[in-house]
Amino acid sequence: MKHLQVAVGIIRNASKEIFLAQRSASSHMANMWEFPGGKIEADETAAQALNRELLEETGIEVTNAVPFDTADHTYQDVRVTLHFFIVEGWNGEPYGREGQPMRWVPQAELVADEFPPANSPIVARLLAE
Ligand SMILES: Nc1nc2c([nH]c(=O)n2[C@@H]2O[C@H](COP(=O)(O)OP(=O)(O)OP(=O)(O)O)[C@@H](O)[C@H]2O)c(=O)[nH]1
Ligand SMILES: [Mg+2]
Repeated sequence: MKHLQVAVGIIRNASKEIFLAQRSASSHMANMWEFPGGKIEADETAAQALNRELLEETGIEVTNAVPFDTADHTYQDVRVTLHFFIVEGWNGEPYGREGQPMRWVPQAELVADEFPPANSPIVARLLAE
């Protein structure tokens, strides 16, 4: 089975709100809400992939990202290892640069069921903070 390494950004502002984007109708885990990010290329570190993906997907230049956790999950068709970062410094204002819907959600109001199943432990940890 294919095994993807994925860099994911939990973009958090000074009001403790987190930036979420909606996955497209045609993607894996279609229409679910996610933390922006994407596949780590062979020649990249997780942090490098994070910076590239957040620029591509949200338009921001990351200036401060701290590793938070990893999560391993096997879906029907693919295995993923997600490398989560807390992003609290950036230049610009994040938006859905690929046209995807986005919203800011208070950290305490995240709902695990809105995310792909791999995110459950991470959302639980954010809710417990
Ligand atoms: N970005 C992101 N991907 C996640 C999350 N949770 C989760 O299971 N994934 C899974 O991680 C995998 C890779 O993420 P992705 O689809 O964003 O990768 P990408 O941006 O490189 O996609 P692309 O192939 O369209 O360029 C997908 O199978 C996706 O379902 C999450 O919170 N954020
Ligand atoms: Mg992506």
